[in-house]
Amino acid sequence: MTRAFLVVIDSVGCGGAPDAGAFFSDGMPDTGANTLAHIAHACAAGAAENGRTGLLNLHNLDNLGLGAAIRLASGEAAPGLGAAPQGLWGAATETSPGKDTPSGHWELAGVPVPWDWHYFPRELPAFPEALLAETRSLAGTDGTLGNCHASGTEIIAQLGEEHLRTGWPILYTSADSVFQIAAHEQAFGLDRLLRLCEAIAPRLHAMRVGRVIARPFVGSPETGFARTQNRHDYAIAPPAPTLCDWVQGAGRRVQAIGKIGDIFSMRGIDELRKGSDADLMEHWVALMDEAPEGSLTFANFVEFDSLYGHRRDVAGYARALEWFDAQLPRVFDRMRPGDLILITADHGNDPTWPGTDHTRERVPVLGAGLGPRAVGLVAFADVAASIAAHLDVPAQGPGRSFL
Ligand SMILES: O=P(O)(O)O[C@H]1O[C@H](CO)[C@@H](O)[C@H]1O
Ligand SMILES: [Mn+2]
Ligand SMILES: [Mn+2]
Repeated sequence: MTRAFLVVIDSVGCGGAPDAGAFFSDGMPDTGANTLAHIAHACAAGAAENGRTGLLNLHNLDNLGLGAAIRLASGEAAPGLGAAPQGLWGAATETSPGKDTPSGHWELAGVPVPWDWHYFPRELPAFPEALLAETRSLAGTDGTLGNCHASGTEIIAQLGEEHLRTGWPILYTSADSVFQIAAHEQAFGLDRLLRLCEAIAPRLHAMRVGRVIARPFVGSPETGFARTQNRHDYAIAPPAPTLCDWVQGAGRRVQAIGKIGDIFSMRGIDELRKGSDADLMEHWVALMDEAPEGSLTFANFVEFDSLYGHRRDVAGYARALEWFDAQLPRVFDRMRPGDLILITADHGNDPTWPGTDHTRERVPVLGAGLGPRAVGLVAFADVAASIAAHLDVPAQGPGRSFL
């Protein structure tokens, strides 16, 4: 028997998307965006020295083939990376018409998005009056705040005080197909916020808006405001059975770590383990020992994206990558014969790029357990087909195994 571990490091793109020019961040086309290469260049230039220093040190990922994957995807060299690959290595191209988390994950799980998402315009208000009215009615408030495109941390800094004074929820969106509601955990109430998001979600899903995201925060004007771990995404369900369903349908077990439960609306998932990325690493290490034969473990590490990419924090992003890389030996040491680990990403979020949005990019595909193997440029859906082939489970959809 074999086991598979599919690990998405959220937003860790490697440039080179052929359709990058059709996607925009802050009104600028994503052409040339390259999360990994630009972080590596900033590190080499001494421009990412906060809490770390020097060249980007991703020794373990690079030994699998990270530097080679960046060069394959984008033609760019990444300073400090480029060792001779010892693992499975390649890069994947997305076809779904969205550079968001559900699009990326569903396609990695074998199901490209078959529809055009609805995006809210960059005008004020960004949301139609009927949607605002229904939100007011469900929230029991006379108004809503924000109603615009925004960064989630900036908008609570700007409007947190007014939110405490009025009791009105803060609504915002981004270049993604999202409707986000921020509210204070005590003053507004965490349960009330979650119920509001859950109640309004079907209306947004009917409009082909991918997610309603509850964004609870705490704090005061004196101390400042901070978001908590109680974020919850109410996502449209995947349009067809995904890798998780294929594996579960074959009588195997599927363990999810982190946001995977939300992204797949828990479909095809037997067990979910959550927490901060540090917690998620402990779950992954534990599952290297606990995952049964024949099972799939599917993880998402979100903090690269949420704490550093959207915040355009280059040093923070480099620190997070170096932390993740340094943890990998704990995982590798627990591998058994027949195990396959694939590490990939769902989109880019170049912290050197304008704005605060995701960037359209190819993603690295790195594997441990099968020895050196160059798989070249593949499709996102090929990741699902390959995991299915490794587990000897029937696959569906357009993906082709690269194993
Ligand atoms: O700025 P914050 O609130 O982190 O929002 C980001 O998180 C959303 C979901 O990933 C993205 O669409 C982007 O808007
Ligand atoms: Mn993502
Ligand atoms: Mn994001």
